[in-house]
Amino acid sequence: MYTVSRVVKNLTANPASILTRAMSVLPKRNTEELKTLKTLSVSNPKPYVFHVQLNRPDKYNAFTKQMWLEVKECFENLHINPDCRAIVLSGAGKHFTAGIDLTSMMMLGQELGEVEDVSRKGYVMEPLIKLYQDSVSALEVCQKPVIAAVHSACIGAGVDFITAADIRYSTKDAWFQVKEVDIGMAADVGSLQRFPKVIGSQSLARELCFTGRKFLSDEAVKCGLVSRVFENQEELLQGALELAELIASKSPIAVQATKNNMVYSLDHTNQEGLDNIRNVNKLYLQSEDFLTAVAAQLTKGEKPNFSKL
Ligand SMILES: CC/C=C\C=C\CC(=O)SCCNC(=O)CCNC(=O)[C@H](O)C(C)(C)COP(=O)(O)OP(=O)(O)OC[C@H]1O[C@@H](n2cnc3c(N)ncnc32)[C@H](O)[C@@H]1OP(=O)(O)O
Repeated sequence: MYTVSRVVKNLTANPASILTRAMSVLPKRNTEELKTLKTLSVSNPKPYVFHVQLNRPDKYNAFTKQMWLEVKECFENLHINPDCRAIVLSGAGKHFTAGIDLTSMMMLGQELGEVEDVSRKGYVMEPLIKLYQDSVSALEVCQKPVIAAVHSACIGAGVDFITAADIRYSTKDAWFQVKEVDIGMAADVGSLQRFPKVIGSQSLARELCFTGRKFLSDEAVKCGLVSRVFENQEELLQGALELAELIASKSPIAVQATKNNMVYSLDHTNQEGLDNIRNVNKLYLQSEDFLTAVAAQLTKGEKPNFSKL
């Protein structure tokens, strides 16, 4: 029979098994699982740095249902993967992405055509759009900073996707298009929400969303969509990986709390943001990372190593 004193005695007598049991209820954090993804290629090129590459180069990395599902799965995994502290996101082949897969969209249209009642068609569409939204949002929900490395075309869903990333770098030849209006739809997986906040101009954001005008890397830098431009794809990837490596060398507690609070502060008042970080830091300022990092700064000693989360 469980009594309070017995439970307390057990807890204090065997802390390791308590931890093991507590950890066993957490979801899986398995890097191997990421290798089975079909539309993404995931690697771990430097300690604590992951490289996620959209990998349908023959289809210009156009987003199919499988890709939306796998993006979600991948970022949910990296969110809780202790071996990951920063992520680079790029596209394989000629373009970063041609947006949603138009062939799949046509097929979906045909399937919907078989359903007569309009509300039943809506019943099919709603969870699908939600899945696609959650897939893009997985980049933002993921606690680890995501650096999008964009080359050549980044169209439609691609813009939704990169505006959910934390940092955007591109090549000189990169170009962008909020193209949804051209296929007769309002963007519905994040561009209308995140893009104006990222570039900080409602006027320009609305112009680009209403017209679907293609814009190049120089304009993308000027408006703040992209923070750094590289000569070519090789230099882009090197620059993005170096940035990821630098971020990954910092305290994961500090970096992840910073991301959480910056995302939270996007749509909360300054006071709510301050309340949030105060509540977080009353715990995190007691972390070993804080002591280690402060000591390293004071002694100007070796770069500190932070233990896994
Ligand atoms: C719930 C909804 C959620 C999200 C919705 C998002 C909406 C969007 O993403 S809107 C944007 C949709 N995308 C497009 O309109 C892009 C269309 N493609 C192009 O503009 C061009 O192909 C290009 C990417 C600029 C590349 O041009 P180019 O290098 O000249 O190649 P092409 O000869 O045009 O294309 C080669 C080959 O690829 C096929 N393809 C290109 N884009 C797509 C796509 N998005 N989906 C499916 N297939 C695509 C193109 O048809 C060609 O196929 P072939 O079989 O070789 O003819």
